[in-house]
Order: sequence, then structure tokens, then C-alpha cells
Amino acid sequence: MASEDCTIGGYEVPSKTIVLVNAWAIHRDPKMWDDATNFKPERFESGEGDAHKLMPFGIERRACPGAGLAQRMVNLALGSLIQCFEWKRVDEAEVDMHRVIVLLGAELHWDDGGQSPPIA
Ligand code: HEM
Repeated sequence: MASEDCTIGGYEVPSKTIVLVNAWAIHRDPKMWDDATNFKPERFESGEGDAHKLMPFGIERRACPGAGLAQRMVNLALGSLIQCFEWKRVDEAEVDMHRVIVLLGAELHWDDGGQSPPIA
């Protein structure tokens, strides 16, 4: 909330206005990113270049205090999924990254030497 009248990016913002940051739009802004809507994790490999533009946890004073925990948990969950299941593609078609639900259709098998039936 704006604590006093101010100007942000040319817009006059009166005191007590709630200002929301549209991180979704910023993360897809072609003025900010090369090939903005393509999934390219290599953008962030070096920790330089584009890395400072990524702000899933916000930035500065009100940034997420749970970021360290969240990043560790995501790694743990992803590592566990990779270690505990045999993954294979449903077919040769490329996965539509706009519909994350498609991932739930992936055929999963427990890594128990094929004893258990596939999980639908
Ligand atoms: C992937 C997981 C998470 C994401 C993407 C995320 C993202 C965010 C974002 C974008 C904000 C707002 C920052 C801003 O206002 O500029 C926020 C705030 C906050 N997050 Fe998270 N967060 C995650 C997990 C967590 C966890 C695990 C905790 C606690 C254990 C947590 C606690 C908080 C708190 C308390 C705030 C408010 C901070 C404040 O307003 O001063 N978050 N988070």
C-alpha cells in the first residue's frame, strides 16, 4: 500500500492505494526477455544475465521469507519423484506446457522391478 502520494512508471499513485505487482506479466514481457514465452532454464545457469529479472518470491523488503525453505522443498520433491518412479512419455507428441494438467497423464511405475501395476 502506498504510504504517500507517489509516481510509479509515470502513473500517479495516491496515498493508501494498494499496488499489486503482476509478476506473471513481467515474467512474460518480450521487452524484458529474449524469446519470452519459451521454457529455457539455461537462461539462469550462470546466475548472471537474466537471473536478476526472475522474481517468483518477490524482491526487496516484502520478499518471501520462505524462499529458502520452498526452494529446498521443491528440489526434494522433484528429486524424490525422479528417484522413486520410472518416467516415460505417453507418446511422441510434445507436451503442451500451457496445460500443466497434461503432466498428470504421464504413466508412472514404482521402481520395484515391475512388480506393481502402473498407477493410472
Ligand atoms: C514455491 C513456494 C513459494 C512461493 C512461489 C512464494 C512466493 C511468495 C511471494 C511472491 C510473496 C510476496 C512477495 C511480495 O509481496 O513482494 C511471498 C510472501 C510471503 N511468503 Fe512466500 N512463497 C512460497 C513459499 C513460502 C513458504 C514455504 C513460506 C513459509 C514457510 C512463505 C511465507 C511467506 C510470507 C510470510 C510472506 C509475506 C512476507 C511479507 O509480506 O513481508 N512462503 N511469497
